[in-house]
Amino acid sequence: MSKTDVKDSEEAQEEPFIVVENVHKTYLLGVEGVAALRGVNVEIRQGEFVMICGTSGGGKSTLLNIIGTIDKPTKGRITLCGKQITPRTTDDELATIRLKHLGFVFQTFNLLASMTALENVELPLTFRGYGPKRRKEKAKKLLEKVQMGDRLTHYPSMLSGGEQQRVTIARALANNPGLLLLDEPTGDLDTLNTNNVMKILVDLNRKNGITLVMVTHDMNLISYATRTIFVRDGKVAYERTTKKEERQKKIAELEEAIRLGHDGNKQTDNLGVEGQGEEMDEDDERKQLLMKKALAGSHSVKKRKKKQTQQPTTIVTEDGQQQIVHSQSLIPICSSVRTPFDYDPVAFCSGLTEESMDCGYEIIVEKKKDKKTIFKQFPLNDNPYSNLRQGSIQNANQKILEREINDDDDGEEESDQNDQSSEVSQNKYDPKAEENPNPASSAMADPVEHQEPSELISDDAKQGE
Ligand SMILES: Nc1ncnc2c1ncn2[C@@H]1O[C@H](COP(=O)(O)OP(=O)(O)OP(=O)(O)O)[C@@H](O)[C@H]1O
Repeated sequence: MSKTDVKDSEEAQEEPFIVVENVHKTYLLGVEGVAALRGVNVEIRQGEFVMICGTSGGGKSTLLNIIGTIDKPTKGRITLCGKQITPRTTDDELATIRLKHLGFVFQTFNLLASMTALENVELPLTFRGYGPKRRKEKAKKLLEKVQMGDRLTHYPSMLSGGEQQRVTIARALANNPGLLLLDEPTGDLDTLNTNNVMKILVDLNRKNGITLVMVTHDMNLISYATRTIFVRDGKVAYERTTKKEERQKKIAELEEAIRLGHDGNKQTDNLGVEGQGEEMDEDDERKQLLMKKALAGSHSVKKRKKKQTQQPTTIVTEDGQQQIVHSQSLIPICSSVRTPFDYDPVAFCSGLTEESMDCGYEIIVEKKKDKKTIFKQFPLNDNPYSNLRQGSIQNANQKILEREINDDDDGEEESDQNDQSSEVSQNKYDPKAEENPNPASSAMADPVEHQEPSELISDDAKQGE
């Protein structure tokens, strides 16, 4: 079941490609059983784009995981690429099927934090025995396919949610899968990013003939699918086939929305983030997107808005030169960088400025007591913050955010943070302690959960003082 020559999913093959027959799944919780699926029958043909919708807890993800052989049915049968999967199919056999034929995309991007976008996409190719040169070339092409060709050396923490999801899609395509399984791939994305991701998915389905099965809660998306399966209480409640004209219209609207978005005609959103007016280049657009995301995702909207109105800041570079930086251009980006200081409005922020993006540097900015701002720049590939475990960073951010919310008095806040900044400089960064190739598991079991953000700062940051 490798990628086929099907040109349009509306011409999906008649032969069922995935057959789910009377599948039951019961999870054992202690002595009790939780019936997640209770006799599901589904057939999916090659070249279809099927969405799975339904009530929360209805069994959507369980069904997707069983189709993807991540989970085994308690009872019933799956046929996938002509091979029957039963409760007796061995893990090795399942792993081989997954490696050869399936691609997965989840709501949480599951990219490895210590690897660049390119390296993340190269990873499955390594498992398939590609040599370094071929691997890089292919990974680059895949990233270009998802419009991420200009972010090859970015670490996940430097990418917006939509960009991370596009890297995940590129990675999922590395094995030339015939079937892409997606669990809420747009669940964490705003409208613009959702549009971009949906356009990529629709193209993969229509132009490359990849079969897609996608779980979503978003009923706005179902017209992109050729068919939607509604799951309730562990059973298929009903199915809906999208009319060809409806789908074409929806895709045409999507393409138009993306075109308008890229032209910069939709510049004001309901969060009050104003656009630049007429023409925006790609970087402006990216910053605005990040700003919108930062405001949407933060409890401290008021403070962020206040910061947004700040005047340009004079910063002093390490060689003593003065530079003017529009703090506006730093703030949205620092929230995407996810350093331990993301939410700290005064003491530290970190980000990519317009200039730093051009020259490939990430900049750590520190505001001092006397309001002078000093910054230190790290090459994108050699930023000690990139090696911080994602779990630690998130926890650190959370702590700062909580402190910020609890701290209503700006004056007190500033002095607190100034105290903190001097405390910070006494701590050392220990890359070994922080290195962890599996950010997903680190986020779950984080041994430094109670560590203060200041403990995560490198010695390098001190040099800016
Ligand atoms: N590993 C597990 N152990 C025990 N129960 C589970 C497990 N995974 C899922 N369940 C239960 O099975 C049922 C179906 O879960 P599932 O995640 O498939 O639902 P869903 O439709 O995807 O829900 P949601 O839309 O909220 O993500 C739920 O009652 C859930 O609590």
